[in-house]
Amino acid sequence: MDVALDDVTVEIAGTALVRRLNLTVGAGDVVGLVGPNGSGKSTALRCIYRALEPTTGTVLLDGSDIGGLSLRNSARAVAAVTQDGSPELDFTVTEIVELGRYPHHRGGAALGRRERDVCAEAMHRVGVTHLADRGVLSLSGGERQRVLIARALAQEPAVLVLDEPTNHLDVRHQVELLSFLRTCGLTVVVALHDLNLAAAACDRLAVLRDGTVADDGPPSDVLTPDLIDRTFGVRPDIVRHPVTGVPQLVYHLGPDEPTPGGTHP
Ligand SMILES: Nc1ncnc2c1ncn2[C@@H]1O[C@H](COP(=O)(O)OP(=O)(O)OP(=O)(O)O)[C@@H](O)[C@H]1O
Repeated sequence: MDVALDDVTVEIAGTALVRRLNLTVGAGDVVGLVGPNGSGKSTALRCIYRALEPTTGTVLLDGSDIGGLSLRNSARAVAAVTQDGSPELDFTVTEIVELGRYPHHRGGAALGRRERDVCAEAMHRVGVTHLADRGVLSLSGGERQRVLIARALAQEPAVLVLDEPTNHLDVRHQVELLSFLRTCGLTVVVALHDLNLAAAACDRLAVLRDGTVADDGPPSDVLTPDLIDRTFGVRPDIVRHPVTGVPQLVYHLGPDEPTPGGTHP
């Protein structure tokens, strides 16, 4: 299923949070939103998972206006892992993941065998099976984040929207999550601050500045020292990943930077 934001503007109290934003994500593609704090990444994602309605412009799923779908039907197509999705009640991990089945389920009937299998598979994919009976409030930040990803997968969406999903994850789980996003076959739109992870994981990067897409293309076209400087006000060196060839950024920390031998000058 493909997703498009067509000339989307979101205004709140007379201020445009995103303006005239255009983005297309082909079926099965992984597209990263990158950009400075406050550039509109979360706002754009909220329009896709319908936490916000564009003031003008349209979000399209396979060419149809998402606003024409019932919320239940759009939740069958689009799942989100958000920055503010942490549960406040101490449900068990299994109960939280089973909430992902809600858009597919009528009434309060118990989940059937297939539904429970979908949830078990989702927990397995993000490595939280061993936490199944734990109260979610007792989990670490990274464990909780993986539970929320499992809940999104249990939704069996065609489109997965993730807002900074690597927050709280240790490096192994960051790598596992981004490898999974590359191979899951879903249409993925993901906001990421780590440009090296974004370059490794995404087919394309859309660079947001001041609420609109300023650049859009494959990581090797987009991640240039000039663009990083223009966008973030820092000028890294760009090296190539020795195996994949994707660009990787090396930052300079200034006069106190450690020397190669590991001691400060
Ligand atoms: N409900 C709101 N009311 C007013 N302003 C808002 C609201 N939500 C977001 N903003 C503002 O809109 C701008 C874009 O915010 P948004 O969260 O989309 O940026 P972001 O690129 O995701 O930032 P970050 O990288 O810090 O997560 C920011 O200046 C933010 O302060």
